[in-house]
Amino acid sequence: MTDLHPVIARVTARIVERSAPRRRHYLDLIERGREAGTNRAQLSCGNLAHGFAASGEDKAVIRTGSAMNMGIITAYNDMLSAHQPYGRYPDQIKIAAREIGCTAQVAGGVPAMCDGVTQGQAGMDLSLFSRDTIALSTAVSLSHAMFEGALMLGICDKIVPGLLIGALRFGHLPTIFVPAGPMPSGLANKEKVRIRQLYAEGKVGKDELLESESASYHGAGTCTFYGTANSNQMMMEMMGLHMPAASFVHPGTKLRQELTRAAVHQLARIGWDGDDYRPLGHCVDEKAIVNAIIGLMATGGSTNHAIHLPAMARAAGISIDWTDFAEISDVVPLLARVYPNGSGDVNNFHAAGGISYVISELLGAGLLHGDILTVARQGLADYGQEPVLENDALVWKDVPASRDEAILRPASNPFQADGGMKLMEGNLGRCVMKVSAVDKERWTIEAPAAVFHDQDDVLRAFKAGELERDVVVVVRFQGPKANGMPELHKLTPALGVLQDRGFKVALLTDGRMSGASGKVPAAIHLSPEALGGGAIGKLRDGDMVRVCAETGAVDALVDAATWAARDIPAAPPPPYDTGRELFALFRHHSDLAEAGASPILAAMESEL
Ligand SMILES: O=C(O)[C@H](O)[C@@H](O)[C@H](O)[C@H](O)COP(=O)(O)O
Ligand code: SF4
Repeated sequence: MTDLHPVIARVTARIVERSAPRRRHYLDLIERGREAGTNRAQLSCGNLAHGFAASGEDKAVIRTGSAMNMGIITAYNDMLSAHQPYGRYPDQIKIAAREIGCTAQVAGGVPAMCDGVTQGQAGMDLSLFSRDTIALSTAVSLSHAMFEGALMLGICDKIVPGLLIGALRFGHLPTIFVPAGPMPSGLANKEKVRIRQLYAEGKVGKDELLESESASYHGAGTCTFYGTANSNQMMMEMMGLHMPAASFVHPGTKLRQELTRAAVHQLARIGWDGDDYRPLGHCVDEKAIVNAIIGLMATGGSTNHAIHLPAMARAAGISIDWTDFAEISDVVPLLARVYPNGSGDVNNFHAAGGISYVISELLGAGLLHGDILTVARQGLADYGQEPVLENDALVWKDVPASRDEAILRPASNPFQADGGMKLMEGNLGRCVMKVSAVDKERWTIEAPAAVFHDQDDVLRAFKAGELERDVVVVVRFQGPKANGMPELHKLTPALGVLQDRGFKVALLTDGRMSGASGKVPAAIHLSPEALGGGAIGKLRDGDMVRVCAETGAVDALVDAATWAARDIPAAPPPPYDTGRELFALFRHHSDLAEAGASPILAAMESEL
């Protein structure tokens, strides 16, 4: 085993030092939580009776408080394909709990937005803030103090971050995340994108497009591109919060069922009254957070985690920033090419050796903290094994080599020497660009700006032929304070058409893109945002803009006197429909994307 890479060690030490006061404050909270034993012993008879009144065959055990009562937080709904399998989980979990003399109750449900359904729609403006809404819902559920352990049922983009933020505020509880797995592969992603671009050019109709989309998204389970949802799963593995390599086993299989059962049995083993207490807040420490960043870089994960990871870290008293991401990206090689960073999907990735192989390779190369407190093993080394059924029994096996080097490579022969998440800074502010899905000759774009306040206006200009040139498409007033920071992934087909026609094209925005976005260079999460005075607000049509992932520059090439004299136009009116008006509170209190764009954490910290 190689010694830990000095940059990983240095960045980790810097995070520990930066976080020390808040982390101490957080660890004290956990100690108080454990001592106060916010479990049933503290409840009055009335509280307790209300808590088990409807618990049927579990009533007697819950009443005595003699064994762990597990709180299930479920993000089940049957509209979101990734969460549809969760419908049967509470019953499965209760059966598994009874097998070991424990009990389980659904402590609460949380909303789960599908960004694929809301992409390009008004609902997307609620997407980022649904994360904090989920965190609040998780806290409400666990606040009943009926539970000595928690199981989190959630997979998609904002759901895992929201569940973790909420659960960390009850970090004295042992907690395991329980995935449900991806849908089987459908239409290849590249073919899906080809049909989309033909539709954007008016060359195919809606019927053909819908046929293509529904051949891609065709069943129960997570979508098979490597976007934010599947990046969530990777991060849970890197932080040791799943049963090892539980992420990408298909729903409805015997192996999936046994992994869920194993998680329930393991949770009972790590309770506070045993000799192997593993509270969530001790598992999620600075090393685990750094492991999540490393996993993001090694697999080409979603840019959304440049926002969610800072928020998840803050919930555990840990402070990270984009400089930490950039320095880790510079030394962590890209070991996986999964769409949009390659042609294979997450099923191909798992079949090639998946996250187990990535963890083994990173540990072997000294690029991962192996000594973290996981929920299921002694450290992270055993997370390099994959689960299989042998004579119907669940066992874990080593993954000695990649089974497909077109998708998964060893650290000795990576796809790229670095992780491809670039930090960009200049007179326009600070932003990120994921280049693992962008051809190298497109990493530097210098072209006249075309400035928009709405993504639909971009598409109207495209359809009117007004963008047939080298162009930096600027979409502003898309930050958290302006309209909730939506993903602008609907622009990808049109910008892809312009790029395929030979134009130099880049996107520059204070908004977000999807984890499924790729191909077109996009400088995103630009901070400070336009609303409130960010420099992106000063740009005018025709200004030369330079976006360069090689040097990390993001600049308006406008003479200083002209630039200084520029004012920022009035923002569009705040959104007022689709419930967006209810989130004004969140828009008013959100902080920077780099800090996690979290109104609830910003407000919480203002009281410390
Ligand atoms: O960050 C993500 O991974 C996205 O939010 C993803 O969940 C989103 O739903 C995309 O819109 C799906 O991709 P398509 O829109 O290309 O189908
Ligand atoms: S991965 Fe994205 S598109 Fe697919 S179900 Fe989850 S949120 Fe929806």
